[in-house]
Amino acid sequence: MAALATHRLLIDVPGRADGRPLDLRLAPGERWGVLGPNGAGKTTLLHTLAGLRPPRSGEVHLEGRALSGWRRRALARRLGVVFQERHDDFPATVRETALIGRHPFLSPWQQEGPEDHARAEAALSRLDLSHLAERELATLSGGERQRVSLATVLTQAPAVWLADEPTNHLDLHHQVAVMGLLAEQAEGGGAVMMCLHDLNLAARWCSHLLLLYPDGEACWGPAEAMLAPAALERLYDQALTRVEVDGAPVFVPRC
Ligand SMILES: Nc1ncnc2c1ncn2[C@@H]1O[C@H](COP(=O)(O)OP(=O)(O)OP(=O)(O)O)[C@@H](O)[C@H]1O
Repeated sequence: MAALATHRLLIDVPGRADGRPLDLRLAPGERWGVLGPNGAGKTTLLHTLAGLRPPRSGEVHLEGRALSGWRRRALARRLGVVFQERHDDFPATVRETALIGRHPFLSPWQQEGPEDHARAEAALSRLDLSHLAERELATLSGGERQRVSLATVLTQAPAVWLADEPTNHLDLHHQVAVMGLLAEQAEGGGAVMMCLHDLNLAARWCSHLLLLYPDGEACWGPAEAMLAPAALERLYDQALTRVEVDGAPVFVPRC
């Protein structure tokens, strides 16, 4: 059974024609990348898949059941979202924020227990954040904040990860570390879908790709099949040179 599937899904991008309905099937173990230029609808798609935004038409199914058939808490246990930018105004430390990942597993007034704390500490350590555990979120750099978002979802440990530009603000080392973390989640039986602007991270780390065009057209499939220079040049309206490095394709913009 697919971890996440869409049936004739049309995302609702205001003022845009319907485009091609999406019939996607994300199996456990797969790492999907969503590629497209600014405004193509990547975030809208991710929010629609998470049930945070209604589709124009069609359905999203999580583990064979329509999202509308899931209770919110049950959904929050199975599906995790890494948002693109999040500026939470309420004061909280890094550790308190990571612990939010355990809230779907606790009853309304239940305190986090040792197991919840252990998961949060492990996630903070995995994201190189242990030394910042007591820091207020508002004092963090952009990349540190991004790693806290990832640590919170790692603490949640969902079966399906929806990550909107997970490498946003990250330095090179942490970009590779985060892609490794997402690959590990997939290897452990999770399904991962991530919006990416970096074609080369997508080419190196994704098993499947969905190309979203600004007019609503789309194509998807195994990554090797989707990494055709002509399709990518049309996607970004940008000339590209494809080279091979260590057997993997690398795309360089041509000026
Ligand atoms: N509430 C809204 N009202 C009007 N237009 C909207 C609204 N929300 C989104 N849009 C438009 O829908 C389009 C798709 O937005 P979306 O954020 O999904 O794009 P994206 O592919 O994630 O872009 P980016 O790469 O810049 O993050 C954009 O043109 C955006 O301006």
